[in-house]
Amino acid sequence: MKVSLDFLNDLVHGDALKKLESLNNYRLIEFLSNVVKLCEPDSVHLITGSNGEKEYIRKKALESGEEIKLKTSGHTIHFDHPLDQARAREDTFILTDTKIPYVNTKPRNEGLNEILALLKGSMRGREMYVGFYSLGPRNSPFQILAVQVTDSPYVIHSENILYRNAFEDFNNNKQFLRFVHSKGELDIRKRRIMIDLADNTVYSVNTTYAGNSVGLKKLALRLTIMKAVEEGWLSEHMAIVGFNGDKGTHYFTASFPSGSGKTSTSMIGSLISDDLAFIREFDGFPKAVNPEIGVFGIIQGINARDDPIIWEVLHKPGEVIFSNVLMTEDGDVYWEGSELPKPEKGYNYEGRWSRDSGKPASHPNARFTVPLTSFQNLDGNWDNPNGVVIDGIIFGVRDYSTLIPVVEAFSWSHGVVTIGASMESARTSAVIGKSDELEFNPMAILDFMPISLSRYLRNYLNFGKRLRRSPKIFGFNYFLKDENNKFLNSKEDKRIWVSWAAKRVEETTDAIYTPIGFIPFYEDLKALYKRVLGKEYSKEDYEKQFTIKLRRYLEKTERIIGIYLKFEDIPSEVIGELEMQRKRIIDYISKYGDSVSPFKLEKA
Ligand SMILES: Nc1nc2c(ncn2[C@@H]2O[C@H](COP(=O)(O)OP(=O)(O)OP(=O)(O)O)[C@@H](O)[C@H]2O)c(=O)[nH]1
Ligand SMILES: O=C([O-])CC(=O)C(=O)O
Ligand SMILES: [Mn+2]
Repeated sequence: MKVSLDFLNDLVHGDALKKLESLNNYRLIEFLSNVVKLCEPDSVHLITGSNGEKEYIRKKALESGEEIKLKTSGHTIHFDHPLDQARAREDTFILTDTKIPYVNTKPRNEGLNEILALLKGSMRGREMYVGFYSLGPRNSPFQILAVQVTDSPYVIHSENILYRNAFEDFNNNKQFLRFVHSKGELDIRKRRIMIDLADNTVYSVNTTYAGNSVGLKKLALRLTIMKAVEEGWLSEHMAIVGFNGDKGTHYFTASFPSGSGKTSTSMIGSLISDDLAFIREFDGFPKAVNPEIGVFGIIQGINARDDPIIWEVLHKPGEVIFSNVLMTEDGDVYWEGSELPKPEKGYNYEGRWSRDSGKPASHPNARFTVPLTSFQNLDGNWDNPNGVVIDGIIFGVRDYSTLIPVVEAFSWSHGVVTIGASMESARTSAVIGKSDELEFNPMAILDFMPISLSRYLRNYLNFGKRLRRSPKIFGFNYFLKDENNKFLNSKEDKRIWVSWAAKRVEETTDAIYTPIGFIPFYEDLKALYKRVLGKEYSKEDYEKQFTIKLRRYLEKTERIIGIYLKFEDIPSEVIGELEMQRKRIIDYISKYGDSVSPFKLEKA
């Protein structure tokens, strides 16, 4: 089919139009034609991949005021609306005519009508930017193509940092995911994010916060989860990191809910991804790639001592977009938890700020956007089109009261069900609303779930069955507190848990059997503390951290059983694994009481 490009004649400048034509992708032209008709931009800027085009976007971001230049070369700052500082769960809808438990849905026609009306004419007087990207490495079986349309130079600038440009790959009618974003009037009451699964398209309007506007990040995740379930692979909210054991580097994926440990965990090993992973099976091996090539990371609490790698990236010249931190008069930035002296005054997302106001200088979900290549711990395989073999999977939560710092599952299905699918975690500032409430968040992915958890979990369980040797599954919790509300671990302790997990993967250490999985021996952790951190590790600390609160674990298991029993067609393995876990815990309660010290179990 031949589709005319005439509608772009007066809108596009330079030779971009010719390039577009030479792709021979009528799907693409049809899509662009529809968006142009809908949004009515004054001009269209195509990003076909040249450095000049990227420079043009950086310039536009400054000219439009969406970014402000800072004093360090390559650094800019962006502010989102005060009511648009995080992902807007309540304004985000999966368009489907069937209700899905735990998923915010809207009937498709109703949702489409609503969003198309909001987008109608939204780009009048504005330029429309079009980016052509690859999720995952190019020339790779993992690759998924995606087009972003937006009237925000900040959004397309972010995307140029976070995703691989792949204009040429769109040749010959290749399929692609579609993202249509407009700042609209920036009227937060009219903020809407609509995910149209049937058409692989996501629309987003009246928002600029990247989690709501940068299509290829969390909006694409909804589409790729569905694609993965249909095709039998995994699209996950996970970091990908290499950790050293005694025999070499082992790659892990690590799933933690937003604001609870992915980026921080990816900084203590060899970095491939800090937020997302595509995992596919090849010849019986699970292999993973990063859909992204950049980091959109939380900045609060980043300081030189705990986070030396990120600190360096944020202080050297190079491309950095800061968002929602404090800008000082001399063009510098400041954020809470940096452990630097607080400036007297400055400018933040709410306007002028002064120390006397007593208000925080930066938002708790303030972030930085940077390319992966800025990180000194970047792994050699970060762009490997074949991915890396995954030996372990970590599911971590922010749980202040119950879960022990590290546990290893008995098997793939035990781990998938009783650790991954049973995640409950305290909510953080990455989502608009009240923080710190414990919420059900299986695989740290509930916010992005476009289909029933039954289907999603069935795919997970089946995926493991196709593997020659499934990765070991670990449950982590960095956030356990004592009765005085004090954290029982320091941030660097995560290095111990990952070192132990790496040793378990290579089978160079034993573990203690418990009703919830295998846990470390005191002597092993003591040796690791000495070797990895040069620190002593006391029996008292170990006992506090690894005492298993059986009664609370039982309550948790029963809560989760209650949730999954409500689902129709839940795989029988899900209830089966949970019931077995419940029986094991009850059995241990009758032997040991409501909680049990690891020293007792060691001897059992
Ligand atoms: N107490 C404690 N806090 C930690 C630890 N590790 C990380 N944090 C804090 O957890 C918060 C978020 O961590 P990140 O690793 O950036 O979270 P993330 O999972 O990448 O979050 P998203 O980018 O929203 O998906 C930061 O405020 C850190 O300071 C730890 O070991 N202990
Ligand atoms: O999507 C965002 O806004 C940032 C992020 O990584 C998350 O919240 O998980
Ligand atoms: Mn995330």
